[in-house]
Amino acid sequence: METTNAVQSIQDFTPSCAASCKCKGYQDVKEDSIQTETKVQGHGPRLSKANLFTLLSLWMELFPREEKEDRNENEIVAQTRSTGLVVVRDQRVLGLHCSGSELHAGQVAVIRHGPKLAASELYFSRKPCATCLKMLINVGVSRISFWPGDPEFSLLVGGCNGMDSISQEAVLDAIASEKLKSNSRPHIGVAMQPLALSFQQFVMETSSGCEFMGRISEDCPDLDIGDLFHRQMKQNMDTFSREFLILQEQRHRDILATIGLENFCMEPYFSNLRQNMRELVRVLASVAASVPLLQHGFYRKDPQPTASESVQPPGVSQETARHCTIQARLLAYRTEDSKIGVGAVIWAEGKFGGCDGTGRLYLVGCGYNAYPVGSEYGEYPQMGNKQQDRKRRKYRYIIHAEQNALSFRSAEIREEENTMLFVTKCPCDECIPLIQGAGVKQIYTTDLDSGKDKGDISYLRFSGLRGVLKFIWQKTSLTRCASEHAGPHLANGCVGKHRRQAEQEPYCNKRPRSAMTEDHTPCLLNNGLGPLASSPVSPD
Ligand SMILES: O=c1ccn([C@H]2C[C@H](O)[C@@H](COP(=O)(O)OP(=O)(O)OP(=O)(O)O)O2)c(=O)[nH]1
Repeated sequence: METTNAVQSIQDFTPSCAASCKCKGYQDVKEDSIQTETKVQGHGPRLSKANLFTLLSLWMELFPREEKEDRNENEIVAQTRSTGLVVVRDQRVLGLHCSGSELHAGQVAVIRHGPKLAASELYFSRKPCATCLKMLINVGVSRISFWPGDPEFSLLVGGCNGMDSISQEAVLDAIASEKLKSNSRPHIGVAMQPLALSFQQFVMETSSGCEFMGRISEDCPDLDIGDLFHRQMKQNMDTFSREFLILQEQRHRDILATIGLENFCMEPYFSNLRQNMRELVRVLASVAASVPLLQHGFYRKDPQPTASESVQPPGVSQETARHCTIQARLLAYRTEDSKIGVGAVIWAEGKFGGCDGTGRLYLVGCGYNAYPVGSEYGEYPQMGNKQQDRKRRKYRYIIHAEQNALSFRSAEIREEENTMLFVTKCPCDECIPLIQGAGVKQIYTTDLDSGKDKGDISYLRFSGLRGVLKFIWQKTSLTRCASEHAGPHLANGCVGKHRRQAEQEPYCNKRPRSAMTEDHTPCLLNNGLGPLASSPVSPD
């Protein structure tokens, strides 16, 4: 389905992309997208890689900030907008970043990856500013793709010192960026593609029916889960539209013209572009709605940690756990399993850091369930457990999300660091020893399948897994609510100090539920920094 769509996208985007972006890599995008989408035909709609990386970059812009930024916030509001970035090399994700308090996302990538950025592809949630662009061109990246909204050096956000001076600076930055672009080797432009017709519907269905919502539905049988999902989605849509879309058409046209995308200003390209942007934002809103931190969160199930577990580092905040889980859920839309998409991301907490908006967290690897690299569609069996002939079942062939995340990781797993796996499905018996052997210290997941033996795949070992802390998506109990008043809690139940404590609402607060999770963000998002995180969770 998306094959046609990818081809369609090429027709839709050719004039503007070729003309306005000087997109010498246009042919490459075409080949990539066709190759990516035709390789596996026959199952449900699937995200193209370009769209997946675009969505991940938007989502990274909203990475929860653990610490309050020290920098003069007015300065940031006035000029620079928080930006998300995905670094891809050889079709693999090398890094997920966002702007920090001092550094822009592009600068963070240069610091984190250095010469490894050569020949990489970068997906930005905003057009990067000239300061970042010159370094990225210099280090030899092969392609820079950006979301065609307000650029990093904002043309939209007015400052407290008067709009004009700031706009002038932003315009100067846009001119410098264009000059850098026209003299550079990397292909710089817009790589997102229109979605398949049924894709949005597919994402809504699979998001509202995913295991995280399934757990909520089991725990709260009286709750109208469809209604909950739609409310969450609507809130997300409002927030994300303000963040990523430019509501006024003329404003959008002006910005596109200023950042060198004037060919997108013409019809039908302008309407197509806005439609594609809206659709992708809607996909993000659906996926983000599927893990609502209302009465549920990631908590330890086993009340008494073993001796080795009790010396483990604390878990990340609920907002960070949710954020990484949603990254994994986005990855799952690249699955090659027609029945279920599974996504996994591995993050580690380094000893140093702070330059990144992710704090000390850095990406180790990510993956989704798919057949071995290079296989053609139909080469392997695809049937599930209901197939009587076991030879026709998929399980002996498919590579699990965790296995791909470990196989193609971009960083080593270090014994002395806290390495965390976020996976959208309970790890199966085949993956448990791999996770343990690799040195993963914490798992964040659902356990709906835990204890099941499905024949060719079983989930019997997860509950007995020791030495790895398990944070399971489950309901916050009343006792948790009571203990929350004693102070903020990390996902392992440790009471930790947190600068943002006062700003957070505990789950048992009397505020209406619908206003308790996603809407932490709007007021904070407006400062251009993205949402701030805290850890209002408590132990079992
Ligand atoms: O830790 C895991 C476990 C499973 N999978 C993938 C492998 C396979 O692609 C799919 C199997 O899912 P499941 O166990 O739900 O089986 P099913 O084929 O969907 O059948 P059923 O209807 O019996 O659940 O999930 C992973 O990526 N990681």
